Amino acid sequence: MYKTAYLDLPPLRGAAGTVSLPGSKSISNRVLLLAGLSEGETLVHDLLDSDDTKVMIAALRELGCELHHRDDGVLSVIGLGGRLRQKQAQLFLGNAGTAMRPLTAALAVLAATQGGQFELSGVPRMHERPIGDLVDALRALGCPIDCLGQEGYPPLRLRGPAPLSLTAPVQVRGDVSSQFLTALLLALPLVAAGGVDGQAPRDIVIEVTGELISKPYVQITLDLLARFGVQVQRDADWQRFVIPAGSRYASPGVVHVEGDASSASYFVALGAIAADQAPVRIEGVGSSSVQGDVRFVEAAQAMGAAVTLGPNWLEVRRGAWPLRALDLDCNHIPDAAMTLAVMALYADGPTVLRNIASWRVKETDRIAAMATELRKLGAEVEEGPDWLRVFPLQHWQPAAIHTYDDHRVAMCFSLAAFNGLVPGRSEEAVPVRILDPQCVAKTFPDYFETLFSVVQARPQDIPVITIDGPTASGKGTLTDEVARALGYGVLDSGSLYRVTGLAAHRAGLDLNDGAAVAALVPTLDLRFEEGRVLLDEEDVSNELRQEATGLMASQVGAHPPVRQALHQLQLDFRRLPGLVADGRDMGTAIFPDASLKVFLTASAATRAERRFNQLISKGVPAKLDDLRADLEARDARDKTRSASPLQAAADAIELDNSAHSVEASKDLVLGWWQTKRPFPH
Ligand SMILES: Nc1ncnc2c1ncn2[C@@H]1O[C@H](COP(=O)(O)OP(=O)(O)O)[C@@H](O)[C@H]1O
Ligand SMILES: Nc1ccn([C@H]2C[C@H](O)[C@@H](COP(=O)(O)OP(=O)(O)O)O2)c(=O)n1
Repeated sequence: MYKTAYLDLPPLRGAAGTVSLPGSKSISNRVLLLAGLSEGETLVHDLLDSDDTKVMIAALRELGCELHHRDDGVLSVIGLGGRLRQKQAQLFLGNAGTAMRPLTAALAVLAATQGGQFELSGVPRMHERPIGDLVDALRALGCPIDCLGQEGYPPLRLRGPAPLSLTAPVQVRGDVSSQFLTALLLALPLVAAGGVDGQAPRDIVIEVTGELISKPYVQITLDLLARFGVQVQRDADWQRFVIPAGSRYASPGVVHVEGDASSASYFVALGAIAADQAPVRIEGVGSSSVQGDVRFVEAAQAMGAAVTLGPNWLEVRRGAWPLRALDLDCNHIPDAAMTLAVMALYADGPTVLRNIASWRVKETDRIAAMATELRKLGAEVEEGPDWLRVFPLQHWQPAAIHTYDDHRVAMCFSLAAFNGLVPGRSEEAVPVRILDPQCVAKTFPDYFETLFSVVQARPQDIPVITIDGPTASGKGTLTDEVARALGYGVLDSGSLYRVTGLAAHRAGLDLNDGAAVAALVPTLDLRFEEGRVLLDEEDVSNELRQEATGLMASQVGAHPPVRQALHQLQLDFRRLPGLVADGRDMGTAIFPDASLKVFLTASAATRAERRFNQLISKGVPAKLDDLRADLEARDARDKTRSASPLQAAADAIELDNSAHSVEASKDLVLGWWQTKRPFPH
């Protein structure tokens, strides 16, 4: 996951390959709650690992359920069997509506029937998301509920015991959020079973007032209840639901969670926009999915996507291009429809998304958020209380997209990075900045990594920062820090020269024989893994850092054929989303087109002292005078060799960090970087 302040997406030009989707959030949290309320053990396969499922798991643990992650990735849940083990708890539920609503219903009923007191709270945005309709329904049933802040909003206190009146149907509004109905459907089997409060089993009738929105999500609830032994009857127009007397949660033993169909929408759109050669294959959802958002596929097809469907996979290619404009009632795909708003930028006319009022009460006011951020890209957008009209965009602007702590805003705006595919815009393509990219943790922590694994960019569009300079000036340290702040990859080019020197030495070659050493390079079996270097599968990272190896590196690096042999290997590090490259000739020879070049220096005395401290702290014996003599000799060789000598590129910014901390140097470089980027400050 990118834990950076922002993530810059370079212009992207194509897509192909296979993605496996993380588990569905809606199914994961429903399954967790049902397993938590059931008797005995449920083994949950392919559960989504995200913020929203983490809060549900933590809440269930607080309530006395036993949950543990097995080594094979399966989650074992041993449920309460409908009996409260903890009668008091304070549960923090983040911004997870799929945890707040059903837990409110279940705990209100459990507190009323078995006694107890529970407080449910979340992040500030959660306290702005209405829950009054559910609270009203539960209060009418007899559950004592206090709204601890504003009436009708979390945080809530649920109290008991209290007598429930179950003779009249339970009434709930269905026209704001279907999650209130889902919450009652998931919770009320607790009372249909009878017994817990000394009452006989009875039918529980739930009546929906107002037109029920988002029916497919309610269908998921009904399907999962059936998997857990509760067969709810519903009438044809989704207004009346009956949980039959005697219904009891029964664990099915094993549950497999489908891939997240809403998450699939980004990759379906990706295929429609950018898969003009080979398809994007999406594994985890398909024609047999129970999630309503698979119907996003139909909307994408209407816009031109060419889709092949299997039972649990999809393959998507570009069909019509530009995409075809759409006028659609999105009530059945509220979450996935946000993706259509960005696809609309690539369409042949204005696209209208209707019946999306529920967007206003999600993680953020999504209608306002989408309109604001689309406009930053340069788009013309009109909005109404429950609709959005987006016009196609020709003149794209580089924009820093605010994501409102809303995972879906972050994910769908990544599709704006394909603006170079708009006819006539190839050379004017602009990057897109996604602010706070880690908000995707809510449902898809590895979203951007997954995206990068199936998209292509032109190498020249992938930004590079070069950091060259003499030994022990702090290049490696600064490179790692800058790369971490930007989410970029790292090229420690010195390690390539070091490993070449080491391998040549081990092979008994004369290090002064440039041709022989260069011939060795293509035969090297090298792997780079999280900062480690493997030579013939042996981790040689520690040996590489020794001063003796540094000298070998300097020696072999003086030969033009060796430098030539390592050239392409270094270029191959230029991968999405960007690169910070550290060495001697990164800015002069390898990446002459780098957008920012830093030449890092420090006095010889400072550098010798840094190296000394570095070695001593690792328990390696060292002498300051010897180190200084060695580093000056190495600098001299690196500077005076004929091939790519150590020197600042003409357009490099020199930074003498003798008196700067690592943090201060990093901030300076990041400040320069901002001035090189096209985004508004
Ligand atoms: N700006 C700095 N101030 C103080 N110490 C630094 C600074 N930059 C790096 N160092 C320290 O100096 C040592 C050498 O840094 P390193 O990044 O390995 O240099 P290089 O890659 O240029 O050889 C490390 O122990 C590092 O922590
Ligand atoms: N791009 C590069 C990187 C390193 N070299 C050579 C010259 C250097 O003295 C050695 C070791 O480089 P490295 O960056 O690992 O060394 P320091 O960490 O700065 O001591 O390799 C090079 O010639 N070109």
